[in-house]
Amino acid sequence: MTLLAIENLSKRFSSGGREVAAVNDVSLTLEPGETLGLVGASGSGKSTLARILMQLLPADAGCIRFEGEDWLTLSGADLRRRRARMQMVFQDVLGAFNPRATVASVLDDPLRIHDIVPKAERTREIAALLDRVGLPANYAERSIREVSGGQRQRIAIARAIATKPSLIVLDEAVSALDVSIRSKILELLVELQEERVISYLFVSHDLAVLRAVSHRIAVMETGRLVETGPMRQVIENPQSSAARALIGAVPRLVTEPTEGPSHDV
Ligand SMILES: Nc1ncnc2c1ncn2[C@@H]1O[C@H](COP(=O)(O)OP(=O)(O)OP(=O)(O)O)[C@@H](O)[C@H]1O
Repeated sequence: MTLLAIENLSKRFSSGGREVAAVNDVSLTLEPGETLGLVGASGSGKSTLARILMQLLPADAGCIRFEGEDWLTLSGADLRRRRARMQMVFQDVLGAFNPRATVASVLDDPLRIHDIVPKAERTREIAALLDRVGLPANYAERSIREVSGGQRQRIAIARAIATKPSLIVLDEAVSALDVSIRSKILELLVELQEERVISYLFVSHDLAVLRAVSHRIAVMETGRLVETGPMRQVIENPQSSAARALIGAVPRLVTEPTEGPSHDV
């Protein structure tokens, strides 16, 4: 069964007397265990789409089916229960968390709110989550401000997987990291996907990042989806001028062998 189906989604903003069609009649699907790379120039509407999906922003029109349910009409207890299945990792983890919070409390929140494990087992579960993302258990006592950018992103991933989601939306989640740290985080994400059958909607302006993890790529330009296809096809034989421009912005993208994720969906 298709995990996520976005149908004819639209969102307009008006600012300073100007109307912007931030997301304009966008439809796309995501299968279980699949990574869809959502790429586009700055302002093309990627974050707006991700924010509507996470219900951080209401849509003007369109519908989203997630795990067979009409996602945008869920509310109250139904939404709270279902929310555990869709998580998000942001670029700016410090902005998303209280910087004075300890790593333990950042990981405890989703376990408590979604009642994932009984209270007596939470410390052990937090240690297991830290271990799974490659951090020692004693990091639990540190404040989120005291860890490096790469470690913070690992903690954000641990928090996202804590609720056993079927979908994680990653919004420029590795963009701020050094190249070597970035590739380790991408490896971790691919491992977790294979282990737990998680789908990723991976939002980035950087096709080099998306090439490493995506099964398919969707290209946005000024609010519209202008091209969707298998990762290799879009990179080696782009059909839209927007895709060609993004490929042209990454030197060696086409000449280097195209790797992509190790598993098929
Ligand atoms: N809250 C808002 N109020 C007014 N306009 C907005 C708002 N949020 C986004 N926009 C506009 O909507 C359009 C899409 O923005 P969005 O942030 O979704 O693009 P993006 O592709 O994620 O860009 P970036 O990669 O720079 O984050 C832009 O023209 C932006 O200026």
